[in-house]
Amino acid sequence: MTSSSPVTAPAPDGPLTSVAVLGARGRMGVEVCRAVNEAEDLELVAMVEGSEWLFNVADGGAQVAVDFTRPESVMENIRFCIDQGIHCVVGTTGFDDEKIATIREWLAPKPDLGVLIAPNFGIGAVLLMKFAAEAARFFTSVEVVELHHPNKVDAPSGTATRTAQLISQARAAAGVAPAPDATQEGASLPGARGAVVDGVPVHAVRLAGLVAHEEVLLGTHGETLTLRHDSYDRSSFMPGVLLAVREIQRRPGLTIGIESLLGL
Ligand SMILES: NC(=O)c1ccc[n+]([C@@H]2O[C@H](COP(=O)([O-])OP(=O)(O)OC[C@H]3O[C@@H](n4cnc5c(N)ncnc54)[C@H](O)[C@@H]3O)[C@@H](O)[C@H]2O)c1
Ligand SMILES: O=C(O)C1=N[C@H](C(=O)O)CCC1
Repeated sequence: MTSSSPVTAPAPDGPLTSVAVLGARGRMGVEVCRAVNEAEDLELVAMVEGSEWLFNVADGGAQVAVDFTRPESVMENIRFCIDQGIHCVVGTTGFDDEKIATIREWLAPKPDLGVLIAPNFGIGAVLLMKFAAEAARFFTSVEVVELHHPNKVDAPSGTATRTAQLISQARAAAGVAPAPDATQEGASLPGARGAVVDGVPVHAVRLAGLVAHEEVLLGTHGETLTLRHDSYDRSSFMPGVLLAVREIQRRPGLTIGIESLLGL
């Protein structure tokens, strides 16, 4: 008998879940369509590439929409799905507190509906964020370096932003002062010391040959700790995406990240 993890749970018996993919011809969308097609408990009912086809998502009877589009498109897509009573699993990045608050407002009159927004569906990346937050209070300095393919539209990455936020929250909760290095002091050129997210310096590398990678560097007296995660292939995000698609109908309201789905 083989053991199963929450990520690779076998498809439950029961009716198929109908899924729409928004951004279906993008780098992630193609991979999501493939993964949904291969899953025995899921049915791909709409592939949307451009907002003019959005009505297909409702006409096709989608129960769950998966969005990997663009930061400038995603809010309109979420609004549409909420209005239509369609659960949303969102991998698109670029959310700030204001956008999150707006989604909560949209969801308020729909108590049975779920929206899950995750900056990273890679299990290793989720663990990296957790380990970084856990380690942060033991170190004086902390910096985040994210490294991605050159066609990535946003910088810093959603994952790096979330990592910095979690580090900052963990330090504050432990009564540890923000890292002292989040300063532009000594920078003879703008950007030389990176950007600062919630008191944590974040550096973005764009390089041919890369997919999605992140390092968290932590330092204190005489020692450093380096945490690193590498997604070499977009298939690495699919177990997390499928887990979210399967779970979202049981999780009304707004969920950020897949940590709670993994029992973390
Ligand atoms: N959460 C994660 O694990 C994860 C992983 C990889 C990428 N991402 C994020 O997902 C997003 C997409 O990344 P990508 O590399 O696939 O980008 P991409 O540019 O390859 O794909 C985006 C696709 O969406 C389409 N699109 C734009 N607006 C649309 C709309 N309104 N309706 C339907 N389609 C629309 C574009 O034409 C394009 O084909 C980015 O924000 C990226 O940061 C998240
Ligand atoms: O390829 C991308 O674009 C990715 N975006 C996410 C981010 O911004 O964190 C996750 C990793 C891949």
